[in-house]
Amino acid sequence: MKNDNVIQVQDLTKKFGDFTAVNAISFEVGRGEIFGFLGANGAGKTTAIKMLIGISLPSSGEAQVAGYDVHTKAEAIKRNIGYMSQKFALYDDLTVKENITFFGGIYGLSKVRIKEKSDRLIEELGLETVANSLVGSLPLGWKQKLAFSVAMLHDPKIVFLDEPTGGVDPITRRQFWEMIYKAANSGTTIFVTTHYMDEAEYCDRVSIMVDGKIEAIDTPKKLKAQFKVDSMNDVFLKLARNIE
Ligand SMILES: Nc1ncnc2c1ncn2[C@@H]1O[C@H](COP(=O)(O)OP(=O)(O)OP(=O)(O)O)[C@@H](O)[C@H]1O
Repeated sequence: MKNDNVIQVQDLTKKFGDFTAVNAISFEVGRGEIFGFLGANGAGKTTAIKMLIGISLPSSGEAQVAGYDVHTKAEAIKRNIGYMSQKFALYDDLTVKENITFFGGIYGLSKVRIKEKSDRLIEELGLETVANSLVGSLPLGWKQKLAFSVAMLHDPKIVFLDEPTGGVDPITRRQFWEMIYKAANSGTTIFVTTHYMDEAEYCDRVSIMVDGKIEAIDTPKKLKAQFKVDSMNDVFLKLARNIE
């Protein structure tokens, strides 16, 4: 793959019958970049992510993720990425330690490595007192932080976060973003969707999808200048919701 891009997308398209859910999108994401992937409900974000993580084949167009072609190397992509969403994260009926062990196994880590990672992670997240509690009993914010750490267990090149902070308070979201920054600083690429516009401000670059197309893509600062507004919320309203 040329330069330092870990995601390269060219005219990526997904059709369901006559309906085009993702319409010839093109962009690239660099190593260690925090890339915000925004759009109103139904804009096509999840459909695009599914193609990028190798669980849905494009109708046309190209994408390389972590150096692998989505058409032919989906298994290699899955080994090199992490994924977390609001809808799927951890198993509520397993304990904190059991979740870590379970996912570590899925990611192919050795028992020794899982034990090391598990001990370190529990300490870093301050979860010592609840290590043997069921994840379902934890506050949502703790679950999300744990789910993010679990998605990073196998040191993926890229982690895809689909609305990772849904439903939690701003302080907990801010703490979650500190984890994101730390991961990005150590070279992991973060590809994140969110409906919270304060979070869009935290991204290095943001793309905004409208009806299957990417209508804008740039740094938050440049997008605000381009649309002559003071906040990403206003950029989003102007573009994604077409409000003047
Ligand atoms: N398997 C499918 N078959 C037919 N249409 C689909 C399918 N999956 C998604 N769509 C349609 O594609 C469009 C984009 O959906 P998608 O879930 O990608 O949007 P989104 O931007 O992720 O929205 P949200 O923020 O609500 O998750 C929607 O109109 C949806 O109904």
